Amino acid sequence: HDGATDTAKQIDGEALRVAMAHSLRYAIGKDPVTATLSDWRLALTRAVRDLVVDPWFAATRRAYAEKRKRVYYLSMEFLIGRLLEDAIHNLGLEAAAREAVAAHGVDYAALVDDEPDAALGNGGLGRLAACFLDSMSTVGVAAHGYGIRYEHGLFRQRFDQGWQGEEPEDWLRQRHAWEFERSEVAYPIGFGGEVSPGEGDGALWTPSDTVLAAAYDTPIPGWRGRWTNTLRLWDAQPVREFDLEPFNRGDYMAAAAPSVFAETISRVLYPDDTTPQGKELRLKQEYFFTAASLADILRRHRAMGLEPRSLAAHAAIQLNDTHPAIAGPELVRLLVDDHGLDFDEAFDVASATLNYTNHTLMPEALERWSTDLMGHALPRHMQIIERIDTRHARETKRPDSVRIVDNGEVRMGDLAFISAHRVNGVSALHTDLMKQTVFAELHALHPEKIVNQTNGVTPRRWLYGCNAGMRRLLTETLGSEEWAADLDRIAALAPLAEDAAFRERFQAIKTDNKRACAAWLEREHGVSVDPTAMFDIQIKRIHEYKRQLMNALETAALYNAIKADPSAEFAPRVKIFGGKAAPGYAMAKLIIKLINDIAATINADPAMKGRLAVAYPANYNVSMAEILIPAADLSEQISTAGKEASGTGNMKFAMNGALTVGTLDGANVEIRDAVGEENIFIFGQTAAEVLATRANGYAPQSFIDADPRLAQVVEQIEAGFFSGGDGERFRAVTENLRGHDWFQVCADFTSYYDRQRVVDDAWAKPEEWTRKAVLNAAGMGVFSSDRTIRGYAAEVWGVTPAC
Ligand SMILES: CCc1ccc([C@H](C)CC(=O)N[C@@H]2O[C@H](CO)[C@@H](O)[C@H](O)[C@H]2O)cc1
Repeated sequence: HDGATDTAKQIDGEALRVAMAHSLRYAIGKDPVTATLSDWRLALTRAVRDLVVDPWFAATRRAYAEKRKRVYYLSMEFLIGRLLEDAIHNLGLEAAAREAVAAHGVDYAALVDDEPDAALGNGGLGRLAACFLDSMSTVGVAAHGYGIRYEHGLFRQRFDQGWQGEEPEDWLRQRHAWEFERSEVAYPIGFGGEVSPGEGDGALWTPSDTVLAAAYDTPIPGWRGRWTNTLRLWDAQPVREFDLEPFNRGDYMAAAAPSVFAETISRVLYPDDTTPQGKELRLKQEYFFTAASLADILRRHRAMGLEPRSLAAHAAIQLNDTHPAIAGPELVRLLVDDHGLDFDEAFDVASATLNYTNHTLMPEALERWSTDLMGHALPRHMQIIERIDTRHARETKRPDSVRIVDNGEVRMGDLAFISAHRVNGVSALHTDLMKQTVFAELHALHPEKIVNQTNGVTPRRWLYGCNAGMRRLLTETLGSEEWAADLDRIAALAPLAEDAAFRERFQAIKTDNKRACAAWLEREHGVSVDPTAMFDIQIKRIHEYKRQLMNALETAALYNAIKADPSAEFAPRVKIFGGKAAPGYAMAKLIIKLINDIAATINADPAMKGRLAVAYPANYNVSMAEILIPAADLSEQISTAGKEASGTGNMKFAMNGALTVGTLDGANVEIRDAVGEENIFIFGQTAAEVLATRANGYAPQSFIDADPRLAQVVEQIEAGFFSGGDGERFRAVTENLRGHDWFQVCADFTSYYDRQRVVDDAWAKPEEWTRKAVLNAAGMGVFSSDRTIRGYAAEVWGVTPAC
């Protein structure tokens, strides 16, 4: 790609300084003398956005001119984080931006730090969608992201005496300078009401409530602006702004009711990332953005003079999990009721256009809506779902087989599978397990549908952007910055693992990043840590299957071991945790409190100085990950095998030269294959062994009895050793451990603890450690989301990237 047409207009620092001054004065309307830091940030954002518009229009015109098949990525979540610095990096404007900002007497780091995260997602699924947007623009897939413009993203986490508390997130308090309001693009979205028979297979649906879906567009520039796509987020607005009649009689609440009802739909992101609450509002959110997106897709298709029945040839729609699965029935409704196709042809068009990605095998995470709720909120769709079910039973000649509607529930996973052209898992192990478990019957009926697309992460944000030291070393070593758009080039580092001088530079970068991270921990969270110790990090949503509890138990056991024999050789460690629990997930919240109590005990013990420290900075989010990941020595990927569909943090850590301690779960298996088993610390049961242990009647107590280190820690917790003598506080945790322990923490503890001691020994040989770290980074080319998107393009969407 060297020398490919970088359409982004290159401007220098002086030109950008002038552009900033202009947008501050005329777009933000502020005089430099009174401008705040946020004003300057908005001014720079506008100046950079102005540079994105031309490449944006050029890509759109090319897509039309070259009649490119469009990709539409439908997701309830886009965990974007900050946008300004990412755009500056993609457009190659860092030097110019730093010069321009300094010329205005403003601190660049403070300006970048002032941007609120767009926290429009919970975790892995949402962040993957954001990485995919960056990669689709970088490889040149003509695509739109479609989602909801939540007024409030994922809650802010704060700790009160170590207990998680939640505060509303309000990223839109300040204007969001990246988006363009498209008030002319608005669609009425109906709910409830009645259905009366129509012509042929058609029907007339008369909704009882209607809201408007109004579009807001955010340009997504790819590397060097070679292609730029659109993220279109829908905002819910009332059809009728205001009800004058009740207002005139002084009933202001009634007057405002229409807008309150409407705006509630895009008010807030549901903070659950496994167990659906099954709330009607959530179903309305799912239908709201899905219906608006399909209306917009069909409008664009028809505006190109194309017939609705030819949709599959010109568009591929990706359903990001089951959350937009109502797309199947909705597309059939539009094609039958609005465009006059008969049911079977409409379903053929829909199932040739739609594709579905599954991100979890956790039974409780698979969405099922009661037929009452679905029939009440979406009566026409309930009819169509029944029809799809009947047709599938007829088509497969297996009337007794899988039913979408079963036992008063609509199983959205089965609906998505049956309505889709291709179904994919997100790692090789996960895709295999899908075929053996949740979709075994459907896989037998449709063996061609399931394909694997192992996840990836964008090297722009997760290496080039967050690790300036590595960026410089890679650019120098590989001769240009193009590795950021072609990560396979990073493999060239492998032979340099044998080069002492190169290792020294590589390690020096890690040390700098650790110092910066330690300074940030001190400044922002009042925790002081030793930057020369091993930074051992577990950051992800809190969930029992991710086993933060096992990490906490090992930490406490290490504490006991150091206390018992202070002369023993344990690697000095800083254990860093980060992650939010769904507000309604009591056990996850208890685990957070336990980690904070263990941290307080260890950090208060002078015997631990320089030996062991624990930090749990509150409000883990994308921007915090960008500080912690470059500073990591050890990446904790310790889920119960068979439970983590893929993981993506694991890839980001290895890309930044951290070694992994992990189970053979999700993409850890493929990371092991890529870096070599001697360069990763694998432990614990395999997915098959976990199932066997359960099948043979798992007795966690026997594992506690077999390992005195584990037994001691469990007894300490029960005695209130970490909780000021309050033995009751964690009773639910210890009782679960002794009596149930569904995620087999006790069964894997000994292997985990012993592997961590092997990690200690490896840490004691820094040259060998750094050699492994270089080989980890060198093996990460395949985990770029560019590779993942090229896989979807070839094997799912049938499109050819432009770049
Ligand atoms: C309806 C409640 C709900 C919300 C979100 C989800 C997501 C599917 C959970 C999620 O984020 N899954 C993660 O997806 C990542 C991207 O593929 C994977 O890397 C993680 O392994 C998987 O846990 C499930 C249920």
